[in-house]
Amino acid sequence: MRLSRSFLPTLRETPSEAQIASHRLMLRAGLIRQTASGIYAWLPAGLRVLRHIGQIVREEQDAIGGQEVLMPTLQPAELWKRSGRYDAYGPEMLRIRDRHERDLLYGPTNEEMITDLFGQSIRSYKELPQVLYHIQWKFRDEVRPRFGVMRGREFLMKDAYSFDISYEAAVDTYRRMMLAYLRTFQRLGVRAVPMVADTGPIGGDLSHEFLILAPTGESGVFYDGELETLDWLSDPVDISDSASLDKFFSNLTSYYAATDEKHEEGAWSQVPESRRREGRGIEVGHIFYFGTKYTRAMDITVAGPDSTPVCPEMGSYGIGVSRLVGAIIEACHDEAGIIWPDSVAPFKAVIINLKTGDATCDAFCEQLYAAAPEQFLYDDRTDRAGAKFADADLMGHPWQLIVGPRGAKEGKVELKRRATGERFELSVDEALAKVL
Ligand SMILES: Nc1ncnc2c1ncn2[C@@H]1O[C@H](COS(=O)(=O)NC(=O)[C@@H](N)CS)[C@@H](O)[C@H]1O
Repeated sequence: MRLSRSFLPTLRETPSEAQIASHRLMLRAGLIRQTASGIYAWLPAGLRVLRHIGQIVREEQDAIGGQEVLMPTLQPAELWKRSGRYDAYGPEMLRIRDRHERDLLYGPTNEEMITDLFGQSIRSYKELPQVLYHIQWKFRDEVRPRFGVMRGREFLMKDAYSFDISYEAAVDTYRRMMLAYLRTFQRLGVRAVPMVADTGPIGGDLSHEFLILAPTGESGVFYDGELETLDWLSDPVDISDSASLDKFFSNLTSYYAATDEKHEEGAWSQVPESRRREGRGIEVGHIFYFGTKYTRAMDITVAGPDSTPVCPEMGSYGIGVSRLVGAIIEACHDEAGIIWPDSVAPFKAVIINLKTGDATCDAFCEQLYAAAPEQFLYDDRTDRAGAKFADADLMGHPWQLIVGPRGAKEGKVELKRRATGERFELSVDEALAKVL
């Protein structure tokens, strides 16, 4: 994308309404704009990040047998009346009446809808397990939206729902999802630590939440630092084998990790001093096992092995896709701006032309840009160098390809790594090999 013709409105000054770094930087780097309290428009660069996160989430859901669907944002109230949550859910639910006076709602979550869709079609235990997920906008009328997309009212969530024939099978599914989450967050370039959690309005008695360490996190966290060193992408778990899943889960839960609500000083004292981590965490994912809470309430059964009707065992598994954009920035920024992990950055590199209008510089930059125009942001503006450098550091692309008149004459480009500040003098081919 050419910056001179893009809709990427960076701001010099810090917007007064933003209280935390990620909110400030998302506004200043031109990623979002607020349209109403807790509701945001995603501008081109911000939407690219959202899509990159969504793609990684999809791949890891598919890797454990998830099937992607897309359910509507608007739901009929009677679904929630069948489960008994219509009144219980409270003022967070946005209730809507259509022209025919029918009661609808803007879905805050989709347990009822997916259970109803499942029940219409799946008849036998032989068709289980089913893991169905979508990435869809949710609405929760938060009484105090704040911190930008971190606590919005309309937000993007991946929510998955599982159906199994037995408790044991449902526990295996829960553990597969645990592994998928650990791999997802690792690929996103952050470390989200799983901690035993409360189940709240979703229900059930087995739940973990995933927290990214950040000073602005809403939860107090205590955990064994060893958890941040484990490489889940190379962990040789056989997800089709219960014993292998059990070994993975036992190993994971052998490390101490608890939010302040669940913290136990006794167990904490067993963690070697050097490995104790304390701080604040941002919840970016939350998974639940809640058995037959919804299938029983909505009378959804399948024919069991002996043909008698059985209520499938369920779980639901959420990831805050839009919240993650803010959470990643909270974990990855410095005083100059955002430092995007390579996997989610809007663009792989920004090409900085230090002398727009100079024929040699322009030609050299066009040659670089032509290599991957969809992966590069080309700063072809006539602004002075200092302003371009400041914007490049603010927007946070992993690489900066800096082209000046001298280098262009010698066929050399200066490559800067945003995260470390490291600089390299390279030929076009060497630079492209490093960046793409
Ligand atoms: N107001 C909000 N703004 C942004 N993200 C949110 C908000 N509320 C929840 N989330 C994100 O959505 C994730 C899942 O939300 S949840 O309530 O914990 N779980 C569910 O709704 C279950 N139905 C999971 S399928 C949370 O971990 C959080 O990352």
